[in-house]
Amino acid sequence: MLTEASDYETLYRNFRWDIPDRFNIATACCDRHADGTNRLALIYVDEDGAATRTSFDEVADFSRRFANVLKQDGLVRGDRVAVFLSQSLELPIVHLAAFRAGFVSIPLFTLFGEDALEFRLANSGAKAIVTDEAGYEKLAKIRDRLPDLKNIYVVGASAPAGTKSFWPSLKAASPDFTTIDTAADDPAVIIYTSGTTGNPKGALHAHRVVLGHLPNIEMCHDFLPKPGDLMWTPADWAWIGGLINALFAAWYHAVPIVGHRARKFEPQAAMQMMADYGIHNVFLPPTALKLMRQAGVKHEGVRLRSIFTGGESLGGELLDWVRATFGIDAHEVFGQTECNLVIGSNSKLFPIRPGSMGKATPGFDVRIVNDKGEELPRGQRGIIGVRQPVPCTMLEYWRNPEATAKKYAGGFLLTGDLGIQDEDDYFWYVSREDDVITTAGYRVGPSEIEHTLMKHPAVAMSAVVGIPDPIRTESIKAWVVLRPGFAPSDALAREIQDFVKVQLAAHEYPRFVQFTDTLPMTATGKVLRRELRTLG
Ligand SMILES: Nc1ncnc2c1ncn2[C@@H]1O[C@H](COP(=O)(O)OP(=O)(O)OP(=O)(O)O)[C@@H](O)[C@H]1O
Repeated sequence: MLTEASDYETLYRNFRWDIPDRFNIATACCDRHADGTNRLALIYVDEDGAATRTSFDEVADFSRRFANVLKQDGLVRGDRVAVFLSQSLELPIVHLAAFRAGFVSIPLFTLFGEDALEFRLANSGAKAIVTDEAGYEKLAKIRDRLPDLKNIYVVGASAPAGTKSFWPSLKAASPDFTTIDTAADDPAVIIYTSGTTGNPKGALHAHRVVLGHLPNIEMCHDFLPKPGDLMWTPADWAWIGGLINALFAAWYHAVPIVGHRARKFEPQAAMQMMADYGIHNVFLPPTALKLMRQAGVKHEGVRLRSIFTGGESLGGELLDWVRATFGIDAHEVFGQTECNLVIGSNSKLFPIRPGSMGKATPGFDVRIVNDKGEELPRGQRGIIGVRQPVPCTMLEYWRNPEATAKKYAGGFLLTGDLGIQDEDDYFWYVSREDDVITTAGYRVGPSEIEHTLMKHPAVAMSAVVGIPDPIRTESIKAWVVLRPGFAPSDALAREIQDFVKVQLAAHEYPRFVQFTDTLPMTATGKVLRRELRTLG
């Protein structure tokens, strides 16, 4: 835990990790605050704007009951429980139930389509899933192909055949459940990430992942909580940024959070919500900030105390806009699912240099290295590496020892991002060293999209790249070679886009489809994505 300090050097040099041997996220982020006084944990605002308040006592009770449901239905320690829900009360209940019982939870983004869902559920061997009626519609099409998936709980008015109704099951269960005394190193959650080649990989994190995030979160939210703090993020609670950095890091400190299920990010509605609920602390990715700036949002009544941002580059201009609009600095962070939040900033510790991501988070030794993990001189461009071990690094990629081994070299975790460190310790982001696309803060692997495109009857071959986009950092573009008998047309392009939206994920569809007769290839037949990128 960080304490208020006036300078970064002292904080950085004096920092010592203090990770206990035994640690369970449910105890630390919920039960400690469930003291019978009904402390506020969550304000859930539904699509019509109606708000429901839930206390830590209630969340503790609900999650104990649901842990009993899962145990009664046959799950044993180590089993995987998928959570296919958007921001909601049910989402943390399921994660906490899993943590209590020693199960491993798997957050799944609600925009996932059938392919994305099927791969993750099959790869993790999930035994149970909690979803809502919209999620079940997608699941229904693939459940026959998932032999491990025995228990499906649906949040909603009715439970389709072969599923159980979430709330009635929970309410019928006993409220008594003794949380398992887990080691801090015991597996807790698998979060899937995308790479350049092959399928997504499940980053398996231990219970200590929450503790590992605290130094950066505390640095970016201006140290420890202050009276009136209330957290909100439009980022889905399916990614590490929403689930761990926003939801569970806030709850670790007993800071309540606002949850809201919005169909789409609406800049002015977001401002209104911040004003109406008196939100103090936000995680707003740069794309959300850009959309707000573009919409010329009005900010009367918004009183933010801390803004943290990341997942893509913030840049100097946007920082100026944040200062002018909210009267405070945006604290940028850099991290990734596997190691998270290793660089950050706080203007009380050191002046923010516009365009820089900040300095290494206390507790982390971040260096610019080559692909062997050898350090490069200051000012030289190289891979952003994180010296190991550190408490918030993943345990491994789930059942993927080759990918796990490739992630490390010379004692460093290699992020796959290129950067520069200057003489004053500031880090500057350059780009990805691979073909991974950063779009609206999402990390998207081109190969998963190419695999889905290949399933479309008109597609013979395809190559997917990111092209520069002023709002989203990058847009997804698919170069498509058609099969004989198919002719390029706008209608076919739209059909292909819709196909990816439904089949794979709504946030992974190519905004641009370009038909071509050939793709540039290496002598060994590998598509030269780099060349396609230069064509825009
Ligand atoms: N400040 C930043 N500037 C530029 N790129 C960033 C920054 N922070 C993260 N990224 C990009 O995002 C990648 C990590 O994406 P990933 O989805 O694993 O996690 P995340 O962005 O930390 O979390 P989340 O997906 O929950 O927002 C990094 O490898 C990098 O390419």
